[in-house]
Amino acid sequence: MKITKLTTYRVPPRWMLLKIETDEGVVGWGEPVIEGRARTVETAVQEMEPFLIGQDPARINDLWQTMYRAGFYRGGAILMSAIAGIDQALWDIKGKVMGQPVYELLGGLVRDRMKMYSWVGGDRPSDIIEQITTLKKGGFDTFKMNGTEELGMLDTSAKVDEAVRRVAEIRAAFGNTIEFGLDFHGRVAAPMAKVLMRELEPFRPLFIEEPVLAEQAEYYPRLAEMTSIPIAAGERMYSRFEFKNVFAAGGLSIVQPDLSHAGGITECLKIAAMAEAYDIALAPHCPLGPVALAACLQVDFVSYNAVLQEQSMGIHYNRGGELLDYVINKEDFKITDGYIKPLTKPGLGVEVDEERVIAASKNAPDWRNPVWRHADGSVAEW
Ligand SMILES: O=C(O)C(=O)C[C@@H](O)[C@H](O)CO
Ligand SMILES: [Mg+2]
Repeated sequence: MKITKLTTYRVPPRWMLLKIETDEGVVGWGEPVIEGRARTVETAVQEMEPFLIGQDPARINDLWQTMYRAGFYRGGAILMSAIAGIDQALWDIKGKVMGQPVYELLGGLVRDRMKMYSWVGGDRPSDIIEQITTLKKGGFDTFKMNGTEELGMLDTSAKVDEAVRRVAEIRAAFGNTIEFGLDFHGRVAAPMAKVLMRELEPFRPLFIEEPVLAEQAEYYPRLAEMTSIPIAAGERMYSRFEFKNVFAAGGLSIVQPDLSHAGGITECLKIAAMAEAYDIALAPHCPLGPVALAACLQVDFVSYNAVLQEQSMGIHYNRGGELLDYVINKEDFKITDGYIKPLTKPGLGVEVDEERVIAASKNAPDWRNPVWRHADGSVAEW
């Protein structure tokens, strides 16, 4: 079998889907994208196409290593996202050729269902109690929200109290009938991370995500020394070569690689296995589309340390497109009592509605995250 064509489709709300065709008619789908840089990743995929055309899609490991190593420069958000989407599509092809879901090709199920969580609250966390109440009726009991709005490197007690009040209200409303992670989203600098984490400790958030920016990962062990709240991170790290230093330094309790940013299934499987060796839980990051989520689930169902899976249904980014808009087998993505069952169809387990994708790609927006500013006019971490 040979790869004959790669086609990228940028689609609302902010995703990009990749179709890889072969000379035997088997087609694989991937989701190579960096939110806000879809066109850049699209170009990176197109630059890899001349190498891939004519290759045997079954040789995923060789294609992965060659895409990673043969260009001399390697790693980073753009190249690893391009490789990620191509890798996902190659595993989709392999599964379809073998007539098996990817998890069967990776040694079979390690669990019968996977725990999911849902975002609440939006960019500027609000209406959280109402949103949790609604989603709780739908069976979710685990949530994630932004921990703060923009925050200065040094900020006021009022800002700290505002963040703590929001969390106190959640616990007052729901007690321990729900769990919630707080995403600091890189908005919090190290000086304020210590203050916030100390004040939030009594409310026992399930985890605090990106307590500081990924480039400040040396703070994870120091923060972990001062708090019992599990520290989670990973969406802005792109290969096992980045994660190895973080794992070895300690402090990380939950690793959150993004299957569409960190090299795809081939790489995230390795990251998951490395994390397990350090007793670190796996909770893949996935605020993206259905192909990315399907790839996450294929890794979750073969990874013992997988504990939680993010999904983007109802997320505040999905304006103009929702998770299942481009999926034919919507019923397979049903979440019951906060859990999802394995995707059992061959390949990634998602049947892409190609007509819908092509139609939607005709007017795909160039999504960009907002640029926030502090009161003094300096740019704020979003
Ligand atoms: O889902 C998360 O954990 C996020 O932090 C969302 C962020 O990754 C946005 O997708 C960036 O555009
Ligand atoms: Mg996050």
